Amino acid sequence: MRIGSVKEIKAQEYRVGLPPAAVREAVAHGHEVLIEAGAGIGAGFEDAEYTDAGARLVDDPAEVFAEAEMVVKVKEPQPSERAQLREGQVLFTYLHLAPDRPQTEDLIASGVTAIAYETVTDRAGGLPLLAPMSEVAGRLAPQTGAWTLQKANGGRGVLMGGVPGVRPANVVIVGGGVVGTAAARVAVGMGANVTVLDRSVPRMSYLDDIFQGRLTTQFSSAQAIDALLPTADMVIGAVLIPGAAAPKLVSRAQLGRMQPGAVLVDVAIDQGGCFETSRPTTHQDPIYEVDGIMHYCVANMPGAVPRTATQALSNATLPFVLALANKGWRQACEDDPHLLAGLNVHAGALTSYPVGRALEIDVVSPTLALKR
Ligand SMILES: NC(=O)C1=CN([C@@H]2O[C@H](COP(=O)(O)OP(=O)(O)OC[C@H]3O[C@@H](n4cnc5c(N)ncnc54)[C@H](O)[C@@H]3O)[C@@H](O)[C@H]2O)C=CC1
Ligand SMILES: CC(=O)C(=O)O
Ligand SMILES: [Mg+2]
Repeated sequence: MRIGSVKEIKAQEYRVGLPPAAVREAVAHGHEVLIEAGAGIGAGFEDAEYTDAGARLVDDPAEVFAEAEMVVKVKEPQPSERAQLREGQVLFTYLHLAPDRPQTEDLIASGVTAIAYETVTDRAGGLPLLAPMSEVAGRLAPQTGAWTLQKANGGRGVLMGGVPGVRPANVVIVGGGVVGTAAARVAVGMGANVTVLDRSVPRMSYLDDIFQGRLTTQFSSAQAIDALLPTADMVIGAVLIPGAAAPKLVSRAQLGRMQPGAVLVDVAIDQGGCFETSRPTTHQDPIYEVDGIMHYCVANMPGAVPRTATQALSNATLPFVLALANKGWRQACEDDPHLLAGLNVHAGALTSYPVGRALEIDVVSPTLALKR
């Protein structure tokens, strides 16, 4: 198969879909790989490393979109990229369609076969292609939140770990999955007083077990969140209902119950955000204030550490890239229901029920789509 990857054009996104190590493996499996020149520079991968790995470099991304049978990216295709997708082509990347009607409509209109990293599943009920970036974003969340808490950035001037005689920051993490656990690990390490809320009792048992009393778990109800807001210095939004728009767990009115300069870090912003006042921001301009509360809502947080993040992402995607290339998307999805769970759009139809519900668009079942 002819596989292609381009330089990401989303603001301040320096990750790349295929690092040289992945190119080498694809080439070893007999595939041809086209890479836009400079695609890996932001993550520290030189063009020469790509040619050494067997890639053909092209200057114009349009050549990649025109020639590749499968395009492997990181971020959802931007409007100019969507215009170049076509029927019979596979797009393998993060999509986050539920909060994004324009992208969903463009992908359907293009006829492309779009497989979303974030809805591919595994046998344990996890999301193996979201998890590596959730590990990264989760670890970043307390770090960027701590920076936002600094007075000069609009925060209330509280140090995460406090100092002897002065209490540490109160950090509330809503959602104790991969992001929430990674965020808890760093926030606990920084010395903060951490509470994690989840609706899954087994998940809270797991957290209770691994953190050995260094954090508090609490069942996530509207009442529990409301009670924690007045003393929270930082609230990290880390909930997920796979494929669906994030539930709104803190309303604008509730900001009035918080301390001025407290910080909301909405990691779930890529699924629409779990705070009513969240809107996507960029690494260039990451924070804003609403009613005295600072918001950090960068939708591609791992883009801040592209070298680590590219390698972590590719470690997880490579087996699927190879399966798709070796067998073709249809056979690969027929053989692996977990990969089929990633199919969001095919041949002019939406194939994801959570996205269909969020956007009120008719859905063709993924199993039926395999036959189209
Ligand atoms: N902004 C960014 O750059 C990035 C964002 N993300 C996003 O972070 C979010 C979380 O991802 P993961 O941790 O991998 O998901 P996950 O599935 O591992 O964890 C989500 C957790 O939320 C819990 N949950 C669901 N509803 C809840 C509620 N009402 N209250 C409390 N907990 C609730 C679930 O029980 C689960 O434990 C997703 O939206 C994901 O797309 C992930 C990586 C990067
Ligand atoms: C998960 C995701 O959207 C990201 O890593 O940017
Ligand atoms: Mg994202």
